[in-house]
Amino acid sequence: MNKIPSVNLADFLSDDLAKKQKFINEIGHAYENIGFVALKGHFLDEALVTDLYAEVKNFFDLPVASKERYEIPGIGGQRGYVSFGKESAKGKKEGDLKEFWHFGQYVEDDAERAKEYPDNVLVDELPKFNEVGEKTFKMLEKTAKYVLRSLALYLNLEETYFDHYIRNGNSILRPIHYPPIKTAPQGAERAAAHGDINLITLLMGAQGKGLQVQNLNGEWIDAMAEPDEIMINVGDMLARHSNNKLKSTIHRVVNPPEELWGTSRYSIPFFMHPISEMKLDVLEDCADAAHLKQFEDITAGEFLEQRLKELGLKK
Ligand SMILES: O=C(O)CCC(=O)C(=O)O
Ligand SMILES: [Fe+2]
Repeated sequence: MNKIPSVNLADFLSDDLAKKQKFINEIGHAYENIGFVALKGHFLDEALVTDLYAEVKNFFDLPVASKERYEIPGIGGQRGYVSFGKESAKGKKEGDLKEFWHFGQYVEDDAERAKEYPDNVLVDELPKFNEVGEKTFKMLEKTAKYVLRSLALYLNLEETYFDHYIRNGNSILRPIHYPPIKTAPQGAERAAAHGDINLITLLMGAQGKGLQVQNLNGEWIDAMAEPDEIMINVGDMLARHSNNKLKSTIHRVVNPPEELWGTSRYSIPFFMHPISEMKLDVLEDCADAAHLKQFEDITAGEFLEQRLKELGLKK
């Protein structure tokens, strides 16, 4: 496969069962083959997206000293600001050429769960920043819920199998700024090749060139979305759970050609995580004599801890 398939969530939400099944087949096949789809029919409206980009740009335009006030020690970068060059891909020493922000879960009706997560960080200089972030978080979470329902059906599970695990889950929304490049990077990339940690990722901002995805033949292909599409890919947690039936595809953001070094890239992934107790053990239906169990049993919480250490965000 050398193109990212496009699917429409409206098909899954339709009363027409044939359309619903068509969506399930399309996304399931795409995730077995390339691990990515471009999705239309999500719950983000244009006005919200415009507001979000404006707020995100305003934030990254703040002086470095102001942004650093929002970098909170001891929480592995899980909320607030993470400064330029701090995160590196697993197995790579050079930091990625990016700075980012994390909005985390807005826990409802569960005081114990709320205590488990670090607080969201409020930006004093920008009165709308947090409100717009929260709204976007909720719309992407809702979109992700239906995508996971379609995947549950594809995997022969109850349609609502994931609902309980993602409600108040440890998801994060990460606006990223890749600043203009001033001198030739020595081995560093905007985002070095990596697989995502979580269940699925919903990515806003893949309209410009930059994002590349490695197909099953090991070739890098450009992944570009239409204006009304978001990219959605499988992360390592779902790959483990499905015994690699659904693929967590390696992807990267390449540095632009020198004539475009002066331009920033903004992208906004939403990493859908479950609650920490979810067992990622290989599903019964996904292992048999022809598909031996490829992964050790582990919980989502344990897996996340392990990976944050490998990314240099946690000691
Ligand atoms: O910036 C992008 O387009 C992709 C970012 C990404 O893959 C990530 O943050 O995991
Ligand atoms: Fe990624």
